[in-house]
Order: sequence, then structure tokens, then C-alpha cells
Amino acid sequence: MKLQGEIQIYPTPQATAQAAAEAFARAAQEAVGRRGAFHVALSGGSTPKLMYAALRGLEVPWPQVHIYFSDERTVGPQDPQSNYHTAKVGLLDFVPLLAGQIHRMEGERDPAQAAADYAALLPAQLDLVLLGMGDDGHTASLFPGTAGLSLGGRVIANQVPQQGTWRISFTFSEINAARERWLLVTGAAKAPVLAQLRRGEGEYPVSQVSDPVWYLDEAAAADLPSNLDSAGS
Ligand SMILES: O=C1O[C@H](COP(=O)(O)O)[C@@H](O)[C@H](O)[C@H]1O
Repeated sequence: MKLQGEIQIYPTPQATAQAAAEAFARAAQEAVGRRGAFHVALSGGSTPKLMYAALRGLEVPWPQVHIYFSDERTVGPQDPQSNYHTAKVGLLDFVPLLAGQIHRMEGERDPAQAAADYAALLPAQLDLVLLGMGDDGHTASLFPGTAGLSLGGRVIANQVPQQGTWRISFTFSEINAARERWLLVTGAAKAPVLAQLRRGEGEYPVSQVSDPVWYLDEAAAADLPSNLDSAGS
């Protein structure tokens, strides 16, 4: 297990979010220029909220953007726990996207059926999968020790005993089939896992993400060697 990929470190969560949002806008413009559309999967949790706010002020070719989700909780779309709901109130309600451009995972349905239906609506290849990392090293809803870590296919229902629930999640094969993967990780609570990964220690799901770009703040990167590139300082 190693911390692999490109690592960018910024002074604060806000600076990290701004850098990721600007890179998102550039990636969207490039994908639209080359292929006519930008297919991007958003992550869940609370870390993306600052990036959503930053994106609202940027020039993004929204009419050509299709929004997907890399995981979802088994709740309805109005529930504050819903990853879709977080994206809706933080970003989707503020930008010119039609309903047909937003593809949410239906967390209110039977998770296995919702996962199968979601797999069927995905494009052949996503341009970008945005991901976060939990304090326990999980990413999307692929938690340590869960069956979903080794499942194939594109989208699965994953039982997560540590949360006492099921989740709907992209598989690692879907994540790693995308053109790009970015991990947005901020805060001191994430530092111990990142440091262990850097030392090649521990077994963490996030290390199964191939060639990610890491967007870190200094708090998350606090225990990494000081000779790593610091993009924002
Ligand atoms: O459960 C989840 O957690 C991770 C990390 O969330 P964060 O709040 O620590 O950023 C998130 O990436 C994932 O999508 C989410 O469902």
C-alpha cells in the first residue's frame, strides 16, 4: 500500500477547494472541446461543500456537463445525509443544469436494484471521478473490510457494518476506468492515514484508487515529508 499519484498541497481548505474547482472548470472546458460533453461524478461527505461554493463563481460549460455520483447513502433526496442533497443545495441549484443532466443514485430504493439501474445509465467512460477519504481510509462507500472492496461490475450495494447500513457505491473498477480521479482531502483527522500510506503501512481502501490527483490542505498533509510539492504556498 502506498500513497501514489500526484500530490498538491494548499495552505487551507478554502485554497484547496478553490484549486480543485478551477481544475474542474479547466477539465470541463477541455472535455467539451474534445468530446462535446463532460461526464463527472461527484463525491459525498462534507469536504466537497467548499469546492461546490467555489464552482458557482467559475466559468464552466454547464450545458454540456453531466453530473453523476460516486456513492450514496440509503436515504431519500431531501435527507441532509444524501450526497445528492448536499450537491443540490451547494451547487446544482445555482448553475444552469437541466434535470436530465443530473443523474442521482436513488438511495430511497432497494440498494441492489438502485445500483443495477444506476450502472445501466452510466456513460461508457466518465471523464472525472471526484472522491474523498474518510478518517478510516474509505473512499466512495468502499469501507475497510467490506465485501464491496473486491466486487467487480460498475455500481454495487455495499453493506457497511461500521455504519450499520447499506450504501450504493461505484466499484474500484468503475473508479479506475474513468479518465481521471481526484481525491479532495482536508483536515487534521485525515493526516494519520495519509502518513501511514506514505510510509507504505496499513491497509486502506483508498490505496486502490489508481493514479489519483490528491488535493490536500496543510492540516491533512501535516505528517507527510516536507520535501513534497506544496502547490499553494
Ligand atoms: O461517507 C463518505 O465519506 C467520504 C469522506 O467524507 P468527508 O466528509 O470526510 O469528506 C466521502 O468521500 C464519501 O463520498 C461519503 O459518502
